[in-house]
Amino acid sequence: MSRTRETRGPAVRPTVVKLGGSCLDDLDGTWWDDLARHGENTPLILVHGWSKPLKRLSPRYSEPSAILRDRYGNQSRWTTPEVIEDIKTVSAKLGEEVIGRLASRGVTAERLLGSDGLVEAGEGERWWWRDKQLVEMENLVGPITGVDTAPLGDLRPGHARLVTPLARNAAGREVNTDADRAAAAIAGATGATDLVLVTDVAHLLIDGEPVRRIGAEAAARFRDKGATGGMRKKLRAAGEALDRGVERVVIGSAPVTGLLNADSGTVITRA
Ligand SMILES: Nc1ncnc2c1ncn2[C@@H]1O[C@H](COP(=O)(O)OP(=O)(O)O)[C@@H](O)[C@H]1O
Ligand SMILES: CC(=O)N[C@@H](CCC(=O)OP(=O)(O)O)C(=O)O
Repeated sequence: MSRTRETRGPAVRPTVVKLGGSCLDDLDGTWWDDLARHGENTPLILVHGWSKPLKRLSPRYSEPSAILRDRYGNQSRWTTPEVIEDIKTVSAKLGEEVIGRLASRGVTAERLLGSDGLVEAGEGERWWWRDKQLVEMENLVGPITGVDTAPLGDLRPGHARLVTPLARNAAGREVNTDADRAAAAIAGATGATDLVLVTDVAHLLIDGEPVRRIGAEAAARFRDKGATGGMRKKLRAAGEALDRGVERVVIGSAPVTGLLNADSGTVITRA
């Protein structure tokens, strides 16, 4: 990240939990009970994705053309102003659901758009593969270049923040960004100890085998050789979070305290 306007370490370091769009609908009551218990004692910052809710909104989000690939093989949603509106529509609804689930368990929460001063984006990639050709096109996505923690306010146990990871670029335009990498940037900027990436698989798999623990270097090697799609982004996000001072990144599908205790999931650390 080239620029980070930050950083105010809260008295108690927060846990950042990224709720994957792949699994948000499938997390059951006991999963939310566990998250609320954790949130009673630790400031929680939740960052959500929207891939599955968007597919429910319209079948066009299930078409292969909804996702573009850049020169380096990285995948991104093809994002127009209309897509940003759809993202906001589904995020408002799922935000209400998440806030309701936490409220009924005694944890208050408020929702913020990353584009409301929290997440800053740089110039987006201009060349994308379409119909087996690299073409220049405007895609409203951008890499994260900074996080200003001020809009998060004072972080405290018992009151969570839910971030919709849109961002704003230098020209003032609202852009889409990757949710895992936004969570990593926010974790780094807020001094979080742990970043938990909750998704629809229980572990990172290497050669079909679940990985319980892996160092950042080995994870980066696998990312460049063997990881695809969503997992490739998670491993990139994990490396970025560790580089910014986060101590542990955990990827998995279990309740958050089980992932933090390393009872389940893949724990990624610097060494
Ligand atoms: N090596 C791997 N280990 C585990 N999952 C992988 C791997 N490579 C690719 N994946 C895929 O990554 C997906 C999780 O990423 P993604 O679909 O983006 O989820 P989310 O919406 O939770 O961010 C899994 O469902 C799986 O299909
Ligand atoms: C630029 C880009 O592609 N952004 C992602 C951000 C949401 C996300 O990552 O959601 P999941 O948690 O469901 O994967 C997207 O629009 O799908």
